[in-house]
Amino acid sequence: MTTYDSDLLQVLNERGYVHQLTDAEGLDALAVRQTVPGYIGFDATAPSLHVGSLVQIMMLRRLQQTGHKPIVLMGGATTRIGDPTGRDESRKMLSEDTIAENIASIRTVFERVLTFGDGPTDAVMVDNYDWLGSIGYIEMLREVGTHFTINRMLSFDSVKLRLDREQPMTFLEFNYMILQGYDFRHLAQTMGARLQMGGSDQWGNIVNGLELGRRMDGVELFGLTTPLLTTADGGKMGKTASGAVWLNEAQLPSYDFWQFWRNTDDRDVGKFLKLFTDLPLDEIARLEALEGSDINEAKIVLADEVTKLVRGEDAAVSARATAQQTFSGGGKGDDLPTLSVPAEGIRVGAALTELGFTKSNGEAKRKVAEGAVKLEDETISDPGYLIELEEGAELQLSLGKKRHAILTRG
Ligand SMILES: Nc1ncnc2c1ncn2[C@@H]1O[C@H](COP(=O)(O)OP(=O)(O)OP(=O)(O)O)[C@@H](O)[C@H]1O
Ligand SMILES: N[C@@H](Cc1ccc(O)cc1)C(=O)O
Repeated sequence: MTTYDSDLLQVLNERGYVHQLTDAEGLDALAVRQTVPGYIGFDATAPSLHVGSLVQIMMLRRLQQTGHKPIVLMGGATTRIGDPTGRDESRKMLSEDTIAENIASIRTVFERVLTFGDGPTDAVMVDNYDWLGSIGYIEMLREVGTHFTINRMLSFDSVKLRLDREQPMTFLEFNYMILQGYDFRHLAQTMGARLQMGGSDQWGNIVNGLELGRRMDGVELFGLTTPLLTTADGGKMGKTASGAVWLNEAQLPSYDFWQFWRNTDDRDVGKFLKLFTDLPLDEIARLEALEGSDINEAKIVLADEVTKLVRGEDAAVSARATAQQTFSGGGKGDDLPTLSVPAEGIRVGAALTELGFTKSNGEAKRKVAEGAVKLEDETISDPGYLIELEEGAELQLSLGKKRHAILTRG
């Protein structure tokens, strides 16, 4: 494995964050010489980021841990445009209020994972609406438009794939890469940013920014992308059968968050421990070498550590206790998701879908037909089964061995 002089690149490399890097030697030398301000941008398309973007958040943490300065950019302006990267269709327009609410809710996770403040290696958060929101069209075209050729813009995957598939791309979306490019140059000018990072899908957008910085100001900027994480079974990480694994509690209860990590595929345990926990590499090597049922110990450590970091110590302790009670003691834990059942009852399929265990009533029906649905340990075979509860009563509804909820009378 390549070795680096700077702690920054050494750590990022040995923990598995590096997919592409524009100039490894140059960045390595810079990180030895000075504190490197580096940024990652996040659009506020939902009230929470998901496990895929946690790779990026952890990379900002590594930047801080190795003595550099993390800049978190919230895409207050770019969310209004919508990044076409990797998407077949335009995004739906979000209102200004929704974007503001999403930003407020997303920032809570950063506050746990990074230390914010005014010191040289303290993290800062910026919103690109603060500079992009007020720039005039003519000014933008004259200042930046002259540095972009349509020929080159058409060659980026985000545009090319849509055109090749003959799917429409609006002029609005076509502008996205210019805005992200402008951000990098702006942060370089105003905050000394030298590095932009992101998932591998962001490569084109990042390269645009560093080329702009070079053309306009003659500065060398650096770009680094992470592998786009997939789970060992090939799916894009962050999306599971029943939706994204959200980082915020309001979108996913801590018990389900903990369970996601506890259910990690054996082949991913080492990789996830390196990316998502601060455990030293020799401890990770020990955990990852465990075999058979002992690997469960490593998965519990992973679940505890990530939940502690993202949701806090209390959430981790309580999720683990609930899991132990549910699986070992046979009792019902306090942290299971609950659903309140109206007096007239609820069909079992509707209950599964409302809990988010299944995506549709069709999927719920299939799960019932497969014998995967139980009410208080009794298998339910009728997809139209009406669950009714007496006042004050509780029932445990289970899908397979791992998903449980408590139904209460609403
Ligand atoms: N599975 C993943 N692995 C690694 N990085 C990811 C993954 N998913 C998203 N990212 C990265 O996280 C950052 C924020 O991405 P964003 O919040 O836009 O997520 P997204 O899943 O790509 O969004 P959307 O689903 O809305 O297109 C980007 O740098 C993106 O490349
Ligand atoms: N385009 C990035 C978000 C982003 C926005 C503005 C930036 O300057 C950088 C990154 C994404 O979709 O994930």
